[in-house]
Amino acid sequence: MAACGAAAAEYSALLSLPCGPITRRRFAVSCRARPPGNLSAQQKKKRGKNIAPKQLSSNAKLLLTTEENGQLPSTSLRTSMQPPQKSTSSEDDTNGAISQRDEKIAAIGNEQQERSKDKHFESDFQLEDFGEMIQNMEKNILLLNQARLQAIEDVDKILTEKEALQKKVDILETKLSKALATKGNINTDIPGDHLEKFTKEILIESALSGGNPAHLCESPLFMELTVLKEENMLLKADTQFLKAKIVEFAETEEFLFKLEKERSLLDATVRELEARFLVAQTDIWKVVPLQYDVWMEKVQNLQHMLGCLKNHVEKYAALLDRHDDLHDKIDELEASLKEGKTSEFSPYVVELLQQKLKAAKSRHQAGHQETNTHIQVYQQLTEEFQDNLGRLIEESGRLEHSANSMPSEFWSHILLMIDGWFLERKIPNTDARMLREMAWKRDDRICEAYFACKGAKESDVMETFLKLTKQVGGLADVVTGLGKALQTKGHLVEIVLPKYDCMQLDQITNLKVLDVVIQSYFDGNLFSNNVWTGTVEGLPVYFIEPQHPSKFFWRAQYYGEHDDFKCYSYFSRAALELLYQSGKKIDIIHCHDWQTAFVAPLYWDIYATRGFSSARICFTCHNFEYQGTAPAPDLSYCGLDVEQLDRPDRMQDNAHGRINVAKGGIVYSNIVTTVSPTYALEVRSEGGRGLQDTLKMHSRKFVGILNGIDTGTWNPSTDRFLAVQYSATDLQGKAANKAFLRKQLGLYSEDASQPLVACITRLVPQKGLHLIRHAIYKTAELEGQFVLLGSSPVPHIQREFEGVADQFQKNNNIRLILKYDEALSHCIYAASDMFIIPSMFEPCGLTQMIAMRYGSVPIVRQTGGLCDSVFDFDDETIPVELRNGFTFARTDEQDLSSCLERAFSYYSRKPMVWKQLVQKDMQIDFSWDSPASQYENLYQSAVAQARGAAQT
Ligand SMILES: Nc1ncnc2c1ncn2[C@@H]1O[C@H](COP(=O)(O)OP(=O)(O)O)[C@@H](O)[C@H]1O
Repeated sequence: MAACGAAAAEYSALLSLPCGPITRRRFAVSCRARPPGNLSAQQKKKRGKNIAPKQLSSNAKLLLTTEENGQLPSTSLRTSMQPPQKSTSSEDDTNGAISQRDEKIAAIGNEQQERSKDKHFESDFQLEDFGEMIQNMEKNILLLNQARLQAIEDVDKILTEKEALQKKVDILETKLSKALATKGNINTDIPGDHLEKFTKEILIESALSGGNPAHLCESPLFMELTVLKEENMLLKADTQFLKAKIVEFAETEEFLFKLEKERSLLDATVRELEARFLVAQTDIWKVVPLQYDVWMEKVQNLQHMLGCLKNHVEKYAALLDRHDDLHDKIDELEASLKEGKTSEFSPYVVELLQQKLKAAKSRHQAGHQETNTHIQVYQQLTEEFQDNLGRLIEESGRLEHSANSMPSEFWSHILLMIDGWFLERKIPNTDARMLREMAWKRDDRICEAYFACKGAKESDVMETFLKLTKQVGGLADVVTGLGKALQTKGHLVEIVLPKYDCMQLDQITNLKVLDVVIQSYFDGNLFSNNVWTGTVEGLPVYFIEPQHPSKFFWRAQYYGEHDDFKCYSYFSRAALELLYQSGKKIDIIHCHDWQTAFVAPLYWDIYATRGFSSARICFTCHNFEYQGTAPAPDLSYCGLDVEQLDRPDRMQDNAHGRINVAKGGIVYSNIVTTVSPTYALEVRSEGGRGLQDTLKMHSRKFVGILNGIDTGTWNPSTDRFLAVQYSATDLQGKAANKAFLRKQLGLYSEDASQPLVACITRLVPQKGLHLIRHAIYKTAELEGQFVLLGSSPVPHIQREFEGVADQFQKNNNIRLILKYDEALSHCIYAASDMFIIPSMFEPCGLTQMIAMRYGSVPIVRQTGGLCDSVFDFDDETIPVELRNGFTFARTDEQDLSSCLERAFSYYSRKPMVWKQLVQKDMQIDFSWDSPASQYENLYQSAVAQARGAAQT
């Protein structure tokens, strides 16, 4: 610590070089401050430039030698004339050296006297000589005295000059400090000039007083001046460095000021925005009851404000970056100050700089903190605002889609639009009629469809409207059919479904939302889900309504959205969460199709580890065409571990580097089923669509169970859609239904027994579109009648069949009804004599079973479930009692043609055989009873295994 104190004193001395007393203090410090080992290289360098006492004394000796030669050591004499009042401890040292010199001068006199004495004794001593000597001595003394007086005068003069110079230096120092404190302008040339001037003055003065300038150069004062000059040069360099630093600092300060100015401007804007926000937020809830246009304007305003806010947040973020730059700069400056680059500056300046830096730093830190707080507030406000806007938009959705709030002008516009499409032959009459009906009933879905595609081109608007006329396929039938059958067998069955916005709410009784919110995980966050309950055909159903910004299941259709993978991974996780939170001890969770296959890995990887492990998982794949693949990372949305599951033996797709959810269902379930035994065989080879190896590997838990049909719904003796109910023992009613449909569809026939061929299907390639088309032409050729009820989710297929429909518009025997119409489907099943299903592949197929139940003989291609339910009437390899229809194997038109010809032949040539066949078909048990028993067996053995495992 002592060394530090000494070092501080030395910095002070170096900076105050032009000041005399301080110079002496510097010497004192350099000489005695510390042992050489303690000196820094720089200090050693400096010390080398200083005059050490030893050198001083040797200089003094030289001067004295000169004095011997008659030269007056005026400088040394002047040195001894330092005013006593200015003496300090270091001065004492100097004075000590001076008094030594006085003693030596006295000693010279004595020596001369001694030498004179010796001379006198050594040679003959003459009195005159002695007298002369005394006279000379007196002269010398006189001269010496004169010289002394002259020297005293000179010294006084120099001292006055020095004092004047010192004053100037003091002024300069003050100026320098001021400059340092303000602009950093230091003029080091001023002391340098003064020193130069001072040196010149001494030389001139010395020359004038007859002194030798050469000797003067060797005098201690002159040398001291030289040292001062050198040090001044050093100071100059140091000052330049300091100057640069100060300029840098000034720039930084200026930058800081600018930032602060900018920030206060931003603050003002923020305050204004905050105020506008408050108004906007209050407005949000005021605008809901307003008319749509006014509302839209408000939303646009809010969105504009959101844009402004975002800009400001970005600006703030940029400001924060600049603050960080500034912080670095300040740190740099501070480091360079600490490093000692400026160690030779006055502590005053260093302290000043450090104080300024400290102030700048704390100002910067405060600014930084404030900016951060503002950004946080901004972000919070933005989120809040977005939430409100989201809710507002959602609310608007309801408002928009609320048919009751729409004025009559709106409905007139919709009706005219539908009529226009029909008259321009853009949509078939059947669709137009259905849409018109919906518009008359002020159906909410019409409003939703209209606003969903407002501003889109006409073809897209039409497509959206046409979707309203289509419904889902057979899966819903399976879930309710199996559920009801299991319920009848005494099991407690509950169904969990997404709450689709397009659900037919009139099919659900006691629909209500529960006063509870289930939180479920998705993509790193928890989202709330409303839970609705209701009964469908006597089955308890839970409907999950996600409160997610992506509006899952709020798309006016069941599936076929670009983000189906996300929608259903969300639903699977939420459904499991609902079961988990319900605290029930569940035996079986039965998942249908890839959309819910996420449940199997989620259950075993996440929920079973939480103690929710009583259940066993059954996965039924209704169609291996749809497997649910996506890029592997997408699996993590629902919380599954991608790294663990993206493996060939787990969920990695067998062909592409994607994730395959159906595969996950197979690997992670205890029971895997598909919808018919033949399809189960087919999918183990080609029909598996890449999953054949996985299915082979898991074949022990994989079975095919033929679906049943809901014989309650599909019962001709009770069917409320039919004109006349009938049964196998009373086929009169069937003929009545045929006559009624002909009338309804404008099919004319003089022959009541003219065969009527029907097809009710989704118009998709799987259903054998070319064969359906061929069957129409072939029927016409065979002079039969044909009715097609179907719709396609694929626009070009829909258009293609519309073309065919147009072609037969005036034909008495052919009708194509290109829409989804359940009521009509019942009538067609009842009215038809033959039912054609030429599918390319058919996992199970329900229509052949429904057709048989209604006495319509199936003509099917031998594939999948059709093989397990339709047996050819002429196939002698099959027991007669099982033979119930007509089948063909190939996918070409020829095979279909000959099959159709065979059927027509029996119908027209052997009416009694035909009647027996119809009656037999109507009596086949296609109920869910048998399939449900098979599922029951599977469930029971899985549960028994689980219990067994739990006991061991
Ligand atoms: N356009 C339609 N109108 C009314 N019902 C239809 C229509 N198309 C198909 N269906 C019904 O959909 C179900 C089809 O089930 P299924 O034969 O298994 O075929 P999918 O492959 O479509 O599930 C049947 O109940 C059938 O009556």
